Amino acid sequence: MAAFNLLPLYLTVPTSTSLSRFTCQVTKSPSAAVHIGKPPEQLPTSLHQNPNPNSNFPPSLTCALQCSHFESCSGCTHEYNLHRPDIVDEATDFFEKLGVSDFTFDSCRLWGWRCRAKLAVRGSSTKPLIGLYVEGTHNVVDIPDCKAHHPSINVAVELLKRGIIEANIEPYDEDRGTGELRYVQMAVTTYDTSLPTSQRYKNGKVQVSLVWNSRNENSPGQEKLNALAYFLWRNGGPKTKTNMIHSVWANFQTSTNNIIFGNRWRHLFGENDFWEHVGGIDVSLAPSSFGQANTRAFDSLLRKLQKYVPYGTSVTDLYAGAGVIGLSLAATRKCRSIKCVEVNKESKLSFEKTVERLPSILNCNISWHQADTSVDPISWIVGSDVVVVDPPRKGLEPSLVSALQMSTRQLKRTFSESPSAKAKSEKRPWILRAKEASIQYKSIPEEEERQSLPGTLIYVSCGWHSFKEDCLSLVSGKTWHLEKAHGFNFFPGTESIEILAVFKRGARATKKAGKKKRR
Ligand SMILES: C[S@@+](CC[C@H](N)C(=O)[O-])C[C@H]1O[C@@H](n2cnc3c(N)ncnc32)[C@H](O)[C@@H]1O
Repeated sequence: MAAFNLLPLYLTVPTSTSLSRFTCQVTKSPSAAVHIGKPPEQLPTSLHQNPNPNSNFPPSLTCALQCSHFESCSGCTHEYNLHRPDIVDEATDFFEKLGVSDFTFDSCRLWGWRCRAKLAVRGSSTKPLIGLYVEGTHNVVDIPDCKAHHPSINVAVELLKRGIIEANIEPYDEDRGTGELRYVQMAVTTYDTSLPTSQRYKNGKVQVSLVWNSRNENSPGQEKLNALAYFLWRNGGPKTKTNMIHSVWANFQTSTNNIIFGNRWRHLFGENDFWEHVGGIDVSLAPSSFGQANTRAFDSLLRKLQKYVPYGTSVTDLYAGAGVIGLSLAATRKCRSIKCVEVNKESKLSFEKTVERLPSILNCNISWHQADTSVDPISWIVGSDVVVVDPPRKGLEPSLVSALQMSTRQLKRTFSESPSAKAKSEKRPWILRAKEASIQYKSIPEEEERQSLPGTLIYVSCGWHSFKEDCLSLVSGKTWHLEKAHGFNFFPGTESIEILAVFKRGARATKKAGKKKRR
C-alpha cells in the first residue's frame, strides 16, 4: 500500500493525447528529492497550475496529487506540480532582492508525507465522517483516501470508523454541543528499530488520541470511550496482523470554542512514550506537545540548519516546543549551552525524556523554560551566540523583533544594573514563574553571564507572509543582513512552504575587488 513512498513511481500520460511521456521518480535519498523526466519550466504553460479545461492538452500527471477528495476537502489547494509550488518563484525573487541569489528548494516527499493529522469527527454513529472542514464551513468531508496522509493514518481512520459503528459512539454535534467523539489526532512514528531502516517509514505506527466530549475520565459514558479504545487496540494493536496502532490516548474537552484539545489527557493502551528520530537524535513527543507534521522534510531542514551553527556555541531556541531543534544542536554541534523557551507547559515532559536519551558525554548546559517569548524577550537572547526562532504561522511578536534589533550600546543602557545584582533583586513575576517551571542540566561550570548579543539569527518559518514582514523589519534596521535562505516542501498540495533563513549581525561584507595579478 505504501510502496509508492519508496519505490520509483512512473506516471505515464496516455499516448492518445500525443503528449510525450513524463516520468516522476521519488527516490530513496534522505530528502526524497524528486527527479522529473522533463523540467517543469519546459512544459507548456497550460500544464501548470489551473490548467485550461478547453486546452487540447490535459494537465500533466507529473507530480500530480491525483486525490479523489481534491476540491471537496480544504486540505490541499493545488493539484499539479506538487514538487514546486508557485510560491517558490516569489520566494526566489524576494531573496534575490535581499542579496541572496542561491535560494534552494528541497522538494521532499510528495505523497504520504503527513505523519500528524487532527481530524474532526461528525455525522452519525452509523455513518461517521472523519476528515476536514469544507472551506469556509464547519461541514466535515470524509477523506478516507487522502493522498497527503501517511498510509497508516488512512488505515487507522478506517478502523476508527468501524469502532464508532460497533461501539455505537455518537459523533459530536457542534450546534447542540452533544455527542461523544469530537476530534481525533493521529500521529505516526516511523522509528521502529526492530525493522530494517528501509522498511521503517512505510510501517509507521499510529498514536491515536480521541478527543472526548466530557470533563474527565469519571464523567458518565466512559464505558463507551473504553470500549472504543479497546476496539482499536484489539483490532490494530501488536497482536493483529496489521499491527499499526502504537497507542491510544483520551483527551477531555467540553468547551464550545474551536480549541481542539482540553487540558486533561489519559493514556489508555499501548506504549506510553512515542519516539521519533530526527536531526540525529531520538525525540520523545507526547500527544499534547507540538510535533511537525512532515517528519522527513523536518529531518532535512534540521540537517541543513545544523551546518549554520558553529561548534561550541551557546544557543537560544525560542518557540522551542519539546526542544527538538535545540537538542539536536546540542548533540550534533557540541554546543556549550542550549536554552529552550516555550509557552506550552505540556512540552516539558517530552523535553526531559529526549534529554535522557542524549549521549551522556555532551559538555553542554541544557535548559527548558516555560515562558512567553514576547515578554521581556531580551532576557532570553542576551549572552547567546546563536538565536533560533520557529514561531507559529503568525510570525514573531513585535516585542521580539525590537529586542532582536537592539544594538550593543542599547543593551548596555538596558543592562546598566549588573546581572548578578539583577538576579538577586529579580521581582518580575513572569521571570520568576519561568524560573520555577524550568529544567536545568548542567554538565560544565556555568560561565559568568555575558552581556553580548547573538551574531547569528536562524529563522524557521511556516508562514511565508509573516516571514516576509519580519525579514524586512529585521534587515531594515541594519542590525542584520540576510546571509542564506532555503525552502522545504513541508506541505505538498498547498501553497505553503517552510523557510530556513540565516541572518548575520551587521552589514553584509562587500566583496573586495580582486587584486590585479602582477605581470
Ligand atoms: C511552529 S511550533 C515550533 C516548535 C518546535 N520548534 C518544533 O519544531 O518542534 C511553534 C511553537 O511555539 C510555541 N509558542 C507560540 N507562541 C509562543 C510564545 N509567545 N512564546 C513561546 N512559545 C510560543 C507553540 O506552543 C509551539 O510549540
